[in-house]
Formats: sequence, structure tokens, C-alpha cells
Amino acid sequence: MLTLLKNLKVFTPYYIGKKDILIANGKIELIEENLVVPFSKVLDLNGKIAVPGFIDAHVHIIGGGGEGGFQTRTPEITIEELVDSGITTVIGCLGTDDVTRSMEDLYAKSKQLEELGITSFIYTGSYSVPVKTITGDIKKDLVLIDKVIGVGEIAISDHRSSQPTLEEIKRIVAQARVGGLISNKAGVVNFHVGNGKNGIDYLFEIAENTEIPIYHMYPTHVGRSKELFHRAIEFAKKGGFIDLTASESVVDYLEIAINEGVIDNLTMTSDGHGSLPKFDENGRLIKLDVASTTVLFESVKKAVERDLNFEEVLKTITINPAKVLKLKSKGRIEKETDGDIVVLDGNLNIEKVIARGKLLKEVQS
Ligand SMILES: CC(C)C[C@H](NC(=O)C[C@H](N)C(=O)O)C(=O)O
Ligand SMILES: [Zn+2]
Ligand SMILES: [Zn+2]
Repeated sequence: MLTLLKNLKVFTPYYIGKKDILIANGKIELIEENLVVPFSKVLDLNGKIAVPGFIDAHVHIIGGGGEGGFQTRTPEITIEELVDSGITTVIGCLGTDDVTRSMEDLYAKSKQLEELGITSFIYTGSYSVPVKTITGDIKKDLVLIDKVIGVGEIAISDHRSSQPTLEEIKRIVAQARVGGLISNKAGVVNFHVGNGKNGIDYLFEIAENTEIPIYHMYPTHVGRSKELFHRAIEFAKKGGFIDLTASESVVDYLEIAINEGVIDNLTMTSDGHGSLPKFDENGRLIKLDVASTTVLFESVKKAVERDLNFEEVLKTITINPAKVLKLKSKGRIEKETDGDIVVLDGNLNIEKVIARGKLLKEVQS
């Protein structure tokens, strides 16, 4: 199947000018000017913008929530919601409720999304330690289950965590690393960081006092507070990757990350279909909303409205997550990468979403 996309302003995420893109068998084959390819399906995009398909590295694809009883369980995600948000690669995870949510269900949902046309992987585990796996062992899950690329979201510094010890966390990161080495996967541990006073101290401890490379530890929700974010900036300066849950206040943090020179170590994720609970100072639930994946690119647009550099911010949902998750064929518009492309109009509205060369969404302009 040959698809020729004509007349695009291409951001790889770096701007390379007006090009045509040929996609063959789901892979980007050519990126040139004035391409003519017989027997190809031609889409003339007359000057629209092309960016790499978005990677959302933290989505509760089978739903989550439950922190306010059964009525606060959140629903599973649909392929339409992901595609409408421009997401062509998604990493699924479990959260607080690992009693009624299972790894088997997470795996099956990941396979469903793959069959429906996008690319998906999962983290093994949930908030709690010991880690809930499929095979009973973190390394086995990484080595034997193709969809598993890491562990998460493991909760630390949070009143809902299992209060893991430093030793337990060390062991989890060590197993993720070795499992990743054997399976040639990232083997990252995605840490859910709460607003507890110890923040990401454990992660600094492991980076400084063990042989484990820092990039196996991938903390999320680092925008939860200013002090946590500044600790995360320090962590990024040591070579770690940090993840912001996209929300209204994320633009300020993106600006700080750019000015501090660590934007290449920062990703944004939506926490889609996870719950957004608010607790009072006594740990009582005040309210609970459901996270949406639309915040991912909406945050990029808000940043651009605040005059942040489009390429720099675009990296946080394309090339950066591809780097931390070792997804070699993702996150860039380059030869041999997957044909995952989002087409935008001049106001950065999503017009078309192409995943592995297939047109999954088309908005009539
Ligand atoms: C970053 C904040 C705003 C949301 C965050 N959500 C989750 O961690 C997922 C949730 N617990 C679930 O299991 O569905 C939180 O609860 O702290
Ligand atoms: Zn979380
Ligand atoms: Zn989450």
C-alpha cells in the first residue's frame, strides 16, 4: 500500500520545510520535494502542517479511579478518543485500584488498540509494591510479554502508596533494568510521585548510590508542586527523564524546563481516563474528575500561544517519549520510522491522523 502525502510543512519535530512524504507498507519511505509515485494513493495537503504522531506514555486505557468508592471508577478509553487527540502510540498502566483492575485486562486492551490501528504498550504493575505482574516476575514480564516495556505506575510519597521501602524500590528498578537489557526494551520504572515530603528522594538515592543508570527511573506528575518540579529539574540535569501530567499549569513548567536547558529530558502525558482526585489535608476526598487525553496537544497549543517554541514543546510528546521508552520507530518523521503522522491546520487544529500509514481520522476542513 503506497500513500503519497503532498505539500506538507514538515516538523520532524524539527522544521525541514515543504515536503512530500511517501508511506509504503506502514513505514515512511521517502521525504522529498515534488515526489511523483505511480500507483500511489495521493493526498494533497496543500501547505498543512505535518508533525509526528503523538506518544502518550501514561494512559489508564482500561480506566482507573475508585478512590471515592465504586461510583468513582473511571471508564476504559476508546480508540476514537485517542485518535481524536492525535495519539498514535499509547502506553497503558494501572493505578490505585489493582484489586478490580488486572494486568490481563490491560494486556487485552493494548492488543485491541493495536488491532484497531494504533501502537500500544503497557507497564506491568500498578501503584503497589510488591508489583502485580502477569507472570509473577518483573523480568519475566519484560522478557516474555512483548507489550510490556516497563513497570508502573509505582506510587511513592503518596498517602495511597503501599509505603514501599528504599530497598524494595531499588530491587524493582534493578529488575526493570535487567529485564530491559535481556529483552532490548527500555525497562523503565514509571513512578507516580505524590505530594509527600520525600518527593523523589529515593530516586536520587538510587542514582547516586547504586550502579543503576538514572534513565531507568521515570517519575510522573512532577508538576504537582513547585518544589517537586525543581527537584525534577535537578533530576533531569543528572540525565534522568521527567514527566509532566498535562494540565492548565503545565505551560509555566515547560517554560522553566526550556530556560533550564532540560526540555530534551522532559515528556508530557495525559493520565487519560485516570482519576483526578482532590483530597483535603486530612486525606478525605473532596472531588474526583476523569483525566482526558485532549490535554496533551491542547497543552502544546497553549504553550505556543504563550510564545514558547513550537519545536521544543512538540518534542515532549514525540521524540522525547520515544527516547525514554526506546521506541526506535516512533516519535520522528524520518525514513524507516512508522507512518504515524498528524496533519494540523494553520491554527494547530488536528485535521488528519495517520497511524502506520492508515488514515484513522479525517476532519473536513
Ligand atoms: C496527577 C493527579 C492530578 C492525578 C493522579 N492520578 C493518578 O495517579 C491515577 C489515579 N489515581 C487512578 O488510579 O486512576 C493522582 O491521583 O494523583
Ligand atoms: Zn499517578
Ligand atoms: Zn496515572
